[in-house]
Amino acid sequence: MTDSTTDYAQWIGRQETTDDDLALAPALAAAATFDDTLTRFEKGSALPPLWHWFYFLPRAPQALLDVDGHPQRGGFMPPIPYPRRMFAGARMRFHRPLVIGQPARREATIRDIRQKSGRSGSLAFVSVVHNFYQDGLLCIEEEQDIVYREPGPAVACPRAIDWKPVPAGAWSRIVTPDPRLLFRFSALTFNAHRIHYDRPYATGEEGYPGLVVHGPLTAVLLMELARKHVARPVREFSFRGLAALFDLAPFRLVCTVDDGQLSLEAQAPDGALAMSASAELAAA
Ligand SMILES: C/C(=C\C(=O)SCCNC(=O)CCNC(=O)[C@H](O)C(C)(C)COP(=O)(O)OP(=O)(O)OC[C@H]1O[C@@H](n2cnc3c(N)ncnc32)[C@H](O)[C@@H]1OP(=O)(O)O)C(=O)O
Repeated sequence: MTDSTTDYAQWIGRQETTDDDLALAPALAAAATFDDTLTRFEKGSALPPLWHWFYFLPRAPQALLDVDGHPQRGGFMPPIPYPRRMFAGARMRFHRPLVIGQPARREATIRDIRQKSGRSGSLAFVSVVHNFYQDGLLCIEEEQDIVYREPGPAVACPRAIDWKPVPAGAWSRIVTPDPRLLFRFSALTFNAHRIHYDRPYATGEEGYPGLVVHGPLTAVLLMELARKHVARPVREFSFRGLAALFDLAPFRLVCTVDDGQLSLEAQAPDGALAMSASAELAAA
């Protein structure tokens, strides 16, 4: 990292605890966003996998937001000097579902900070562990990879091609990531990161060709595709974002199932693998 005066190691182990009542309203807003008109959500319902992201929202005062819209670094997150933050991936294990309408707690810990050299330039990865509890019981363990990227050349706009046919038996969906969907997801997660809604900032300051699709949004859409077809609970889920998706063209989700294992991917308009994910289902 270019700031040689800061000892980032002192951030490892830093913790933050957030309590939330798991109100019904965010689940209803999420159901609307993901066109789930069939599930009846009420107090006492289990939250679908990944919907915990719509709770435990950031609480930084407006005055403490950075220029990119995230809470200023140097508090819980280390003061990495690279300007472009991205959600790179996550791994999680679901022990029991969180239940709507009952208090819950999230304990976040900085696990690791690593400098890497990528094809796109210097990268600093911060891995953050989130443990979620309800009634004193561990419900979800999650480890997120947040990456900070040094300034670099503008990212090219992907050229749309015809996708390859979907494998036999796979489930698929074409998603049109328009600003209404991105706005609703930013609102659900109270995420003020400007790359998702402020086009002049996303293109002019961070060098993207359009608004950037949230990595967690793509992950939720993949999980929702699976949830539509599979009744068995998900035990484990992991994903890695490999190329950014933009609001400029539709992308495709594909899910195949093999003996309790789901393989999922989001394919960019140019056919590139934008997100790779896998899930393990609970025993039948
Ligand atoms: C919410 C939110 C923000 C967002 O949602 S941003 C939008 C969602 N995220 C993305 O679109 C990220 C898509 N991924 C990328 O653009 C690239 O993968 C990335 C992160 C820029 C890295 O690309 P590079 O080509 O520079 O990297 P390399 O493939 O050369 O790999 C270099 C080393 O880094 C490791 N690595 C690469 N990608 C990931 C990843 N996604 N997760 C973890 N690690 C990754 C790779 O393994 C190499 O490691 P070595 O140990 O082998 O050197 C919000 O801000 O809240």
